Amino acid sequence: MDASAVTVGVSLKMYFGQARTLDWSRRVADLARTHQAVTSGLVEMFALPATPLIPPVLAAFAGTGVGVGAQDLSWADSGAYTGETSGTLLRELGCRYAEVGHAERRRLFGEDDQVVAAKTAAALRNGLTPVLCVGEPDRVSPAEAARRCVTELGGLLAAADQDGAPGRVVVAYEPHWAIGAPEPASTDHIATVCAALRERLAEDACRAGSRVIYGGSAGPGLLTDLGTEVGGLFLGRFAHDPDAVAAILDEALALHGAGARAR
Ligand SMILES: O=C[C@H](O)COP(=O)(O)O
Repeated sequence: MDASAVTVGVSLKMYFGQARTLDWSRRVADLARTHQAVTSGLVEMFALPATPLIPPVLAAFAGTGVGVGAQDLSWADSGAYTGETSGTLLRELGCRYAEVGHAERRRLFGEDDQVVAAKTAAALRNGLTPVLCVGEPDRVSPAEAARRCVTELGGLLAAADQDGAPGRVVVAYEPHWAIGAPEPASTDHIATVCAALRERLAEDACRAGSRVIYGGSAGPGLLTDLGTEVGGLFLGRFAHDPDAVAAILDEALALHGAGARAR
């Protein structure tokens, strides 16, 4: 089980080519080697590069404690699935995480709840921590968003529950409307939904150690604003500058360094 207090993950999506991915990875790896938030084990960190760059990114982060994962995986473990990447192979490569159900995969690539649930189960049965994205598509009240997201999470975990695939999950609460936006959702909105998701996870004994983090235009300053209302952040554009990652690690240390635990 993970013993950290905060989780900070970054998806590079499809923004960078090879050179910039490796430069970013080396700079963030240098940061992780020296920043007390990471060296003390306070922060669980992971990076999700484009799939073909997973091996060199794994090499860049070797020995830093930063986990590497994929932005997607197949629901199947082997066979005639052209173009897919299995959780079995990701695990063999050394990945520790696999993102599933991002809003972009739903909107642009037609993934539905059934596919996302099957991918979640595939990650868990291969020993990968799913970074399980949930979020409401449209702006609704915090209470309504919480209700929808809890229902969504339950459905996405159902296949893994049926398979008897235990293991922690990192739930990334990402309201679709806040992704790629100028600003994140309001702190009240984030806190309400994350609290409801934590309660839902707590009902599931086989998901002990799970964490709820927030993504959607998150960047420096947000962790401080949210305090212990979230278990961390899932970053996109606003982590492209490694200095921004450093600033967020500073915030995690300031918030939790005295021994307080996030939720
Ligand atoms: O995967 C990360 C999220 O979709 C957030 O991306 P963004 O911060 O660029 O909106």
